[in-house]
Amino acid sequence: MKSTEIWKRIEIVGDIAIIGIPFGKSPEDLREYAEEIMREHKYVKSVWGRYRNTRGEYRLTDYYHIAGEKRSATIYKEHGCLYYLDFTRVFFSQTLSYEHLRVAKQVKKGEKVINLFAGFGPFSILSAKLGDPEVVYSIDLNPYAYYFMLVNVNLNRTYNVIPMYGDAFKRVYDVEEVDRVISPLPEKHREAYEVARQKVKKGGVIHLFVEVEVKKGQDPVKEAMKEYPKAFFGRVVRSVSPSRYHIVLDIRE
Ligand SMILES: C[S@@+](CC[C@H](N)C(=O)[O-])C[C@H]1O[C@@H](n2cnc3c(N)ncnc32)[C@H](O)[C@@H]1O
Repeated sequence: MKSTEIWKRIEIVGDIAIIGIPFGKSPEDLREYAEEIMREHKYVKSVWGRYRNTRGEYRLTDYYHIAGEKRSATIYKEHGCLYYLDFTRVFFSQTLSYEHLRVAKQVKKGEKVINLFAGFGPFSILSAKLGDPEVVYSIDLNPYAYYFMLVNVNLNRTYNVIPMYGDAFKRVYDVEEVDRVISPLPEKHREAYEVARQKVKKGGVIHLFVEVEVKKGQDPVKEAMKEYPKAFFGRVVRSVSPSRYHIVLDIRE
């Protein structure tokens, strides 16, 4: 494998480098590159290989430690916010960075917001910073996500974000009606939409992440919009396989 192909697969997260493990390679094949990264970039203290999977309810990815300190917790910077996180214990994807900003920019002063699947807090905390909402109820089922969210609320001084631990499909009934619901769990979009529409005020907005299966030649955004006719915007977030996509829809109720 050419070294340029490896360099394209490297992500820097705080002081840690993560290399996407190429298909058919083992993480040990990447050791030479990992050591080269550490030699050339002195601020990189640890190098990990990332498998392509996302598993379980917490949507975790498997990683393999290749070189440097055996540490997977770090401080990650995104759109001017700081996030303490351990990528082996919480869902983490830089692919969502664009969506964090796109959604946060729509949040208005004084709004009430629910984030059903908040993770370590990137949608909620950036929304609180940019939009000055009254409150962002932020739920997650993974105790580590809840823990990192608490830390991140403090790190960013966004005390209008309220971390809530538990199953969003139950905890959502503990909070009031809101102006906006953020629902970033594409695999459960139908169930999530059902609870979101019960909690959003008339005229409010739901940012619904959807998984769609398409046939050759079909437009995944159009297919997703067919199922949710109240959607006024849609875009592809990522392709999961040649026929399966994650789409985000903005829906006005
Ligand atoms: C795709 S991740 C999104 C995380 C975060 N919003 C981000 O942008 O990084 C989905 C999150 O939903 C959480 N989750 C899955 N099922 C849940 C449920 N029933 N109730 C609450 N959280 C849940 C997972 O633990 C995970 O953190």
